[in-house]
Amino acid sequence: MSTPPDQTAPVISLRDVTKRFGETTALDEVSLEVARGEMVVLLGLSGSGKSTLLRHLNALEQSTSGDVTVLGDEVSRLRGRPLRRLRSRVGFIFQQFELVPSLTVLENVLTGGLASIRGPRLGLFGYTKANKLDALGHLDRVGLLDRAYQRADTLSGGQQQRVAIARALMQRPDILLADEPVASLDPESSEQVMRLIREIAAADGLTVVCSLHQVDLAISWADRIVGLRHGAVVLDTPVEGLTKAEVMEIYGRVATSTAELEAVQNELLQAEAAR
Ligand SMILES: Nc1ncnc2c1ncn2[C@@H]1O[C@H](COP(=O)(O)OP(=O)(O)OP(=O)(O)O)[C@@H](O)[C@H]1O
Repeated sequence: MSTPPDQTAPVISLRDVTKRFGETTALDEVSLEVARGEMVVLLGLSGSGKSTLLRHLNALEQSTSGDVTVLGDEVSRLRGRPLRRLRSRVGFIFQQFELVPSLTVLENVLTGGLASIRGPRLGLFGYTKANKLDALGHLDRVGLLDRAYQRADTLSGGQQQRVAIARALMQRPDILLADEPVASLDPESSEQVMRLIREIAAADGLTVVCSLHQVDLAISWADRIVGLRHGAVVLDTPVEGLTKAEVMEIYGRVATSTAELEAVQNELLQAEAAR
């Protein structure tokens, strides 16, 4: 009889992970554990290593040294079917949505379940009724059921990202990775997308790791913030109860210059004055 998985074990665990690309150290001795159902935001400026870290979690990158364990498997050892099985349990959404623009919204969502479908597909005809009902159900969850038969490229950026979330849900993932999911969106759509990720994660018990560069969004939606700077973890803190001074301290750690920190501080003051 196989042993049941330990529900209290971390879903994601990195131990002393370093990743080098030639002379560049993209990740520098990163150690991190993420618990089941937790929503962790990786915060850092461009080039701080956020994407590289996320890409290690579904084996799109292999570490130079250190171990990455996801859902009980050491990722670097996986090949073939076990690797595909891990990837099917890890949904990924991207800054640029990565939809097929000329396909309908429904077809885009259906492609999220391709790993579990056999045989050739020809447009909508290759999918079963059950697949289509499943996809329509996910579209309903993200509030886009009425757009199912529209071409994906006729939707706004925020709507396209919601389609990408529905597509990821087709995999019935345990983990959702989101790489700067709102970087191309206006503030209102950004809030909507972050709220949706948060609500779906809570309802489905998903573990989420999401990279962002905006501290305010991280504080609004994360359970925990992990700050990266030059590939190293410079901060790892729960969000609940953070004070304004602590928020500024977070900015201080992820910012790379005093000028940048001052610009952020001015923005905060202006936002407060406008309230
Ligand atoms: N395939 C690669 N080859 C060479 N260098 C890379 C590669 N991928 C990332 N890097 C470098 O590693 C560092 C971390 O990059 P990464 O994309 O992880 O940062 P990031 O925080 O996600 O930035 P951004 O928000 O701009 O995507 C950068 O210096 C980047 O140039």
